[in-house]
Amino acid sequence: MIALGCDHGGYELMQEVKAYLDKQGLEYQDFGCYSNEAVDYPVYARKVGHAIQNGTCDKGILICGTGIGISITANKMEGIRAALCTDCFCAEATRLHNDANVLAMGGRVVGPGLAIKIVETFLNTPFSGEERHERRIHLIEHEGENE
Ligand SMILES: O=C[C@H](O)[C@H](O)[C@H](O)COP(=O)(O)O
Repeated sequence: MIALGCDHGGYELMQEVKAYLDKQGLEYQDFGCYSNEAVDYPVYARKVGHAIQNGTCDKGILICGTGIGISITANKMEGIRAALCTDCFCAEATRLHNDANVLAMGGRVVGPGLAIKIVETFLNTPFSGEERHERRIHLIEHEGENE
């Protein structure tokens, strides 16, 4: 289950993302916002983060105007690894290396064609599981002994 969240700056692009997920038959839960009316992106970042933290969803997609504010907020939540992506290389690398569980994009930054490719890449790339990446992911939330 994929958790979706956006603000007014990401609303239009999120409709494209939802159309893509529908076409692929992928299940999602839409935590809003639900119109172009101005809202505050941290509210939606937290809704998506909580859905992942409580196990309702295993991945999330967040979109605001730039993708920056919404990813900053999500990354303050324990266990959330949100990756702001503007290209497919980063979308693939962040799954392989960081096991990112949230994709963030900017509705005022990427067009719908590229955004859908980024979503496709993010959702279809598994975590590599390599030891060095596991170790570094662990270090994101736990201090190392040699620091
Ligand atoms: O990082 C923040 C996001 O890009 C917001 O979508 C943006 O700040 C909203 O701006 P405004 O309220 O001017 O539409």
